[in-house]
Amino acid sequence: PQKSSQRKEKAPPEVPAVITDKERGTYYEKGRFLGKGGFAHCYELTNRTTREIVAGKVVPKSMLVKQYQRDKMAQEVHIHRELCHPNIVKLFHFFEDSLNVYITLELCARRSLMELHKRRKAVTEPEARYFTHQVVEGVLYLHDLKIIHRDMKLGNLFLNDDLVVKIGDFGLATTVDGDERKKTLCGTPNYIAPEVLNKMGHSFEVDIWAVGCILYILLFGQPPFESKSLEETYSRIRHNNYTIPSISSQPAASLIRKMLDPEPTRRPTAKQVHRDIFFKSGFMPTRLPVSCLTMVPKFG
Ligand SMILES: COc1cc(C(=O)NC2CCN(C)CC2)ccc1Nc1cc2c(cn1)c(C)nn2-c1cc(Cl)cc(CCC(N)=O)c1
Repeated sequence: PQKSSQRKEKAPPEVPAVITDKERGTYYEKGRFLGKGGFAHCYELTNRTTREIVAGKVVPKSMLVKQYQRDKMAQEVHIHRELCHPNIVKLFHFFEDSLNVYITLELCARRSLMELHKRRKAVTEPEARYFTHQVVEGVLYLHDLKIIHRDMKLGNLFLNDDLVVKIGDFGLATTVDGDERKKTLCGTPNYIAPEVLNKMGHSFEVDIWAVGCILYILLFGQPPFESKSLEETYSRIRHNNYTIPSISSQPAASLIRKMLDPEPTRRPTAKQVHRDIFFKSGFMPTRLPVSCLTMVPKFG
């Protein structure tokens, strides 16, 4: 028999055609379904007064029965609502009605790097430079605020109409006090670092590891530790068993090796990645045409 949460997850939430944020007296018209993740379903919501369209995450209260589930959601909102940066998805409001909890967020109309990756596989080095540089700017902002994202992955790297990258989904994020090493992580990051697998305590370096995986996928079209099974993947991560294709440029290979160092303290900080020669070793587009979502761009 299915676990109770799985059974409940199947039922889409009851969402009224007009959603009311009572506190602010704001009314949203529910638009098309955008997707789902965890307990949330996401819809386009149109503000009735301003006609602005936002991404609305809807979580049925029936899914937030256990205190730890409410606490996790409160932690996600508490961290995310304070953030303001061009490469971080903006969280606008958090409110509830009798049925659901709602979070309104910056709409990123071109979905995420996951869909671009599925369509293009490996992208050109200038595109990889362009996207990774923006991700690193966002990570630098978070780390300066003592926040670890802990679930950096292509599906959480959203794209707006100008193909600006925006880090979203702070469901696994946490704050660090002083030099503490985090001991627990409730959830399963996609690009999980070895120190998390070995439960050795982890910190900011786990985000650098994930950025290393993201740069690797953008350049070579598949994850560095990809395997048939999760156990095999975890074993390859533990043994740092990956190869960099010979087609790689030297600056790219060198930066990836540093970010995928099995020893967290040897990995570069976000600041050091931001200054790495890889970002100066070739053409860095200031913007990308939306044609990049489907085909190799012709740079002038
Ligand atoms: C117009 O903006 C979007 C469109 C679509 C889209 O076209 N989805 C289609 C809808 C139809 N079905 C059949 C295929 C996917 C998907 C996402 C959009 N934008 C969009 C979606 C957004 C956000 C910003 N902006 C944020 C922030 N959180 N979420 C969010 C939240 C959840 Cl719970 C689930 C998903 C889906 C997974 C994914 N990575 O797309 C996304």
